[in-house]
Parts: sequence; C-alpha cells; structure tokens
Amino acid sequence: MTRRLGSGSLVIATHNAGKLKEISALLEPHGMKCLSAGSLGLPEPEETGTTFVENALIKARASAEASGIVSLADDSGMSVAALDGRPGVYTADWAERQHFEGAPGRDWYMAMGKVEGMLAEKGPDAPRDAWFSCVLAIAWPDGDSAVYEGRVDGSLTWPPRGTLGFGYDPVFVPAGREQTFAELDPAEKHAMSHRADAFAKLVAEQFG
Ligand SMILES: O=P(O)(O)OP(=O)(O)OP(=O)(O)OC[C@H]1O[C@@H](n2cnc3c(O)ncnc32)[C@H](O)[C@@H]1O
Ligand SMILES: [Mg+2]
Repeated sequence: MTRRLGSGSLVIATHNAGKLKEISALLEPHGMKCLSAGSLGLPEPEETGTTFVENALIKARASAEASGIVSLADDSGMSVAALDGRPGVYTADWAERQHFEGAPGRDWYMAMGKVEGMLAEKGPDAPRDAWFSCVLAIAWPDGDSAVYEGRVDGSLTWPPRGTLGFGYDPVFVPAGREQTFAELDPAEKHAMSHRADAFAKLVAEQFG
C-alpha cells in the first residue's frame, strides 16, 4: 500500500510562482500546511531526467533531503503531436532565461513563438493537436516516494490570447472549449487541467 501524507507540513518543491499558487490552492482543502522551496531557501536542482517522472522525482527528492520535510514536486510541459511531442519534457528549456536586469524569469512569448514557428514549417494544414502533461511526485525524507500522472488534450492556437495563468497558457485551448487556458477563469482551468488530473489521483490515494 502506498504511504500516505497524513496532515502536517509539506514543501512545495517548485521555483515557479504560477505552479506554487495552483498547487497550494489544490492542497489547501486537505488540511496540509504548504511551505515553498523558495521561502526555505532550497536550491533549484538540475533537471537532468529525460522523462517527467524522472524530473519530478529529482525535484521532490532534492527538497526532501535538504529540508527533512516531505516534499511535493511537479514536472510538466506541453507537447505538440505534429512535432513528435516536443517541447514536452523540455518545455521550460525552450523559454530561455532572461538575463537582463530586473527580469529574472523566462521569456514565454519567445518560447510560444518558437513552437508556433516549428509547426508553421510543417505547412498550413499541419494538425494543431497538443496536450499538457503533469507528473506530481511526493518524496519522504527516508527515500520513499509516490508519483501521479495527469494529462489534458487540446490544441495549439496562435497568436497568444489571455493574461491569466502562466507559461504556455495563452496558446493552449483545451478540447471542447474556445478560450485558451489564459482566458478561462482559474477555477475552470483547475477543474480540467493536467495538474488537476494528476491531483485527482493524488487526492484519491492520499486523502481518499
Ligand atoms: O521546475 P519547477 O521549479 O517546478 O518550475 P519550472 O517552471 O521549471 O517547471 P518545469 O520544469 O516542470 O517546466 C514545465 C514548464 O511547462 C509549462 N507549463 C506547465 N504547466 C503549465 C500550465 O498549467 N500552464 C502553462 N504552462 C505550463 C510551464 O511554462 C513550465 O515552466
Ligand atoms: Mg523546472
């Protein structure tokens, strides 16, 4: 049987403010006290894995070892079918770090443009099917771990639309909807996203 979290403190092992907000909101109803890797000053490990599962475990384990507290990490990304699933596990890498002063984040507009440019090279009729994947990994300080995988299907749109959410949300339209994730109310995104899908599995096993 999989080990359970119980109640108490948990470190959200991410350095992405958008994810931190979504994960805290999803965990709050379950009575967990969420600490962030940033507020604890934990280092950001190198994501050397070639799968979402490997990277999620690298991040969760690094945090659990450094903090001594059970930790939850998220590795996620967007895949485009016509690009053989790219950028996928390399989604964050495609948004190069901005190095000029005052902009420590990543350039998402450039990254979204790169994906669209590659798809445009396939011709105007290239299918625009895309999906978001999310793997949530829990790591206990003694080395135990659990992983949960989620996915949401949709399509890539261009130009980007909407200001809500984060990352690639402005170019992703979930199946059955017309708005992008960045135009939908955050509560609606939370109800259908790849992260929500993985979370539903986590909640069923950990808190069910
Ligand atoms: O590794 P951490 O510190 O958690 O933060 P990160 O931003 O580097 O995250 P990942 O390595 O998992 O890279 C996944 C990228 O995929 C994108 N992504 C994941 N979930 C997304 C979502 O719900 N909406 C839009 N983009 C998303 C987002 O831009 C992420 O930065
Ligand atoms: Mg990362």
